[in-house]
Amino acid sequence: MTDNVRRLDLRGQTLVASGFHAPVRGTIDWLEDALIAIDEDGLIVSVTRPGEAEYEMAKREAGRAGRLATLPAGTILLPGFVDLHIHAPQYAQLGRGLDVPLEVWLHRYTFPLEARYADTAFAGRVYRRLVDDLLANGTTTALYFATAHVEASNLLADICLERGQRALVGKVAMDDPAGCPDYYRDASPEASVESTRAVIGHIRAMPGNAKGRVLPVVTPRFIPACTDAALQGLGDLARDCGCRVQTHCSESDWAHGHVLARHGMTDAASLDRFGLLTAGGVLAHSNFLTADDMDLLVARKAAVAHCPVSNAYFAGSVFPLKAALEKGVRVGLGTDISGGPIATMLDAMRGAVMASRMLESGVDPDLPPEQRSSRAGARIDFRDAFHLATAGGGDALELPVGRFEPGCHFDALAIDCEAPQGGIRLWGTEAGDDLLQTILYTASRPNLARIWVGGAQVG
Ligand SMILES: O=c1[nH]c(=O)c2nc[nH]c2[nH]1
Repeated sequence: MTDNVRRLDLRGQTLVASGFHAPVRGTIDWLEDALIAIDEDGLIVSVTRPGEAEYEMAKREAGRAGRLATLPAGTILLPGFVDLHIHAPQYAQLGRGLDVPLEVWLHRYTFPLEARYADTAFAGRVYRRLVDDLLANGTTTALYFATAHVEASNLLADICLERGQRALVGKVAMDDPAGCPDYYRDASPEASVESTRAVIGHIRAMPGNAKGRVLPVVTPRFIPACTDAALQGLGDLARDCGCRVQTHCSESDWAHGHVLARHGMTDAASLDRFGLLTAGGVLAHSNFLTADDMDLLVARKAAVAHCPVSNAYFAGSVFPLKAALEKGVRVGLGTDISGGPIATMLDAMRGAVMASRMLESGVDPDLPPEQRSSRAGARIDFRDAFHLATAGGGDALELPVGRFEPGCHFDALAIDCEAPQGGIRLWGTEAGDDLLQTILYTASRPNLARIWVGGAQVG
């Protein structure tokens, strides 16, 4: 089959589809035979349900104009997934080196690997594979850490645009000789700022990127890798360029303790001093946030990328997700490739539910149940996880994605519930939330039949 036959371009079309979205955390909205009108730019114009006055007329008119598309029976539409934390270069070590603490892992495995991206041929090979795999796994919006290299960071942005992924790409800033090896760091605080500025300029000037499908992000790696001068310069740059910021925050006892010892305050408080806590910005992990830190994030409209799978290896704790949500902190989910040895948001969702259940119950079987945990009510369920992986991620980034609503980009997945090689098995009784639950817990890559970003099929 040729690409033209196989691909279903929905720009300028009206789609008849049934599916789920979770615009509000905790509740699932089932769309049955809804008409989703999509404009030539891939934005949703209207969502009309059977029974609404204009439904039949709109369907007839779209049909008459040859602009009506229908998904095959057994197909369920979901919003595309938003992955809020990916280290693109670390795809080349996915599934390895997870048996040592964060500070050892960085120096033994991760910095030597990332240094290899001075070689743009190597970078291109890994990045093409990664972006294609993530799209095939349903990640329509990706927030990437690249490496400290300008050329390879530019290349990652080029590849995202070429492949059609909605992406935010940051050149990693890391200049502190006390925290970074000689062979892999920016030469000075000024070099951190200027190289970041160069990548911002490249991304904003990329031909074909006028509508900002790919966006730049100011990316100080984390406080232990940056001098105060670089942190200040990057905060100023983010303000001057109107860029989002991403970094790591209070991930492990070691990382959290480093900042307490060096700055006499938490990561969140310290990042804020440098102008690095901003609306649309994302702090990865944030396991050790205090109640005051959470209030600060709410005030600054900065979000957390909760990475439950990675946290099991490197954080030594479970992020208090429910407490953060109840305080009003914006939260989305991340795979944290390769701290998390997974490249699918399905596993991030499953991990988020599982981690929250363990936080609630506690884990030490030597303790009686009533003493095993101090976190009653910490659990989330699949409804919350689905929201966080879609609309929650969009809200964190302040991007109109993750929902089937007018004004949102049509970034979506068609789930083929009958794919023989896929994990989903239905028995004819599943409906409503139960059907969604089955999909989220059992879907695998063969079930992801089509992927659209901005109405164009990209996978
Ligand atoms: O999970 C992580 N992955 C990284 O690459 C990293 N760098 C700093 N802190 C980090 N945490």
